[in-house]
This record gives sequence, structure tokens and C-alpha cells, in this order.
Amino acid sequence: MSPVFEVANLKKAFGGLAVTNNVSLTMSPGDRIALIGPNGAGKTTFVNLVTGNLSPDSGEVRLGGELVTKVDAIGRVRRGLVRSFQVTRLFQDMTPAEHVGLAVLQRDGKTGHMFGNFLRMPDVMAEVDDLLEKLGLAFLMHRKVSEIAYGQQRLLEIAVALALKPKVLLLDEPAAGVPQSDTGRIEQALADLPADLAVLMIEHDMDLVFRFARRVIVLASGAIIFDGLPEDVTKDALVREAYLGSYANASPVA
Ligand SMILES: Nc1ncnc2c1ncn2[C@@H]1O[C@H](COP(=O)(O)OP(=O)(O)OP(=O)(O)O)[C@@H](O)[C@H]1O
Repeated sequence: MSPVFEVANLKKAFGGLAVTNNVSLTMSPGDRIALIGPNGAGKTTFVNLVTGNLSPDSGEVRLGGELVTKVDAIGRVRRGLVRSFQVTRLFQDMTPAEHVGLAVLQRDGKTGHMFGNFLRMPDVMAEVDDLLEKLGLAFLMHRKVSEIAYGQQRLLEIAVALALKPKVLLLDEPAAGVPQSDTGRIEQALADLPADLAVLMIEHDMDLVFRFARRVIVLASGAIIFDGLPEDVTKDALVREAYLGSYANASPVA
């Protein structure tokens, strides 16, 4: 299958510190990849570089074969590279329906309607209903974000990302901060993501990594030190050394 996303020899340094050190990877439709690494390994910087929120010092990023290294973040979203919307970027006074509706309009280049009553547009509302229903949020679609639980806000991030119809979805710790009682809903949402979507998830929770990922990439000091199957990652000597044993006792779930 031809790759949907390619990163080649990406480099970024802050001052003298190489934070992204010659990173290359490819993703195909349907991939389920977990990107892990110790604190400060460079995971967030990598995501910022590929989404266009930071400029690399050198290297290339391609989406669907097209070189996008010089394309801005919005242009990359239009081409199908979407990062999960962060809770901190949700508007507390807006409703889930308004968030997802705006994402649908943005995707279709109809932001001129943003201040009209787009919630009366049947085609927009059909998509809003459908997505919020799938994520179990339909019952509170007209409540303010400030009134809904944190776990529901994290599900809303996923709904907003999906409204943009991504080909590649980057998820930054989708269950972080969610009470244990609500993580099942997030995991279900991850399991229900479209089969042909390529997903890369940054995650510290190794139980979630082993349940979600079919491939694991380990970043340490800005470089990829492992790219392979989940069942092999904890056996890898370089990975064990990078974590100094902190994850080495975790075991993959069959
Ligand atoms: N804008 C910046 N200027 C200078 N140094 C930075 C900047 N952004 C990140 N760094 C440094 O780059 C390194 C990698 O940071 P990054 O946030 O990408 O790591 P991470 O793997 O996402 O960490 P964590 O798991 O703790 O979120 C760290 O040493 C960090 O201090």
C-alpha cells in the first residue's frame, strides 16, 4: 500500500540541543502507531514539526506523496493531516454541536457561514448529529463545554478532529487526565476510528499502548531507537536503556 504520510531526515535543534535528530518514518492507511519515549524525548516537537506549527532545520514531510514541508498548518489540515484538538483549545461557552459544526464548515471552506446560524443547515447538522452520536455525546450536544465532564471534552476533541475528515490523525495522549472510570469510552472511540485512517498516538500509558498499537515507535533524545511490533518493544536493549527499566516490566496484552 502506498504511504499516506512520509517524514524524511527531519532535524530540529533549539540552541545547541538536537531535539529532532534525523527522524524518518512512513505511515500507510489503517496504521495504528504509538509514539512513546521518556519525558523530553522530543515527541511533542516532532508533532509540531510535521503539523507545520514549527519549521524544521532540514528534512521533508509528504502527505499523499505531495511535499508539504513549506505548507502552513491550515494547509496541512486541508490535505488531511489532523492533530486532535486540545481540550485547552475548546471554547468553554460553546456547545459540542457548535464545535463540530464549525469544523465541518472549516473543512468545506465555508467559514463565511461561521456567524450565520449554521446549526439550521440540514447537511451540516446531519454530520454533527452523526459524529456526536458515534462518540456518545449526542445527549449533551447543546450544553456548554464548561458544563460537561473532562472525559466528554476529550471525546469532543476526537469528534472535532474527525469532522475534518483526516487521512492521518495525530493524537496527543487522548486519555490523559481522564478519570479511570471514563477511560473505557475513550478507548472505545479509538477502537471505532475509521479503518482506513492512519493514526499515530503519543501515549505514556503502556496498557493503552499495547491495546491500541500494532506498531510502536520509540523516540529517545530526538532519535528513533525502535520501530517495530508491540510485543518486541520491551525486550529491546536500547529501549530498556532509554527508560532505565521504568517500562521494561510492562508486558504486551495478547
Ligand atoms: N521552544 C523550545 N525552545 C527550547 N527548547 C525546547 C523548546 N521546545 C522543546 N524544547 C526542549 O526540547 C526537548 C524535547 O521536548 P518535547 O516537549 O518535544 O519532548 P516530549 O517527548 O514531548 O516530552 P514530554 O513527554 O515530557 O511531553 C526538551 O528538552 C525541551 O526542553
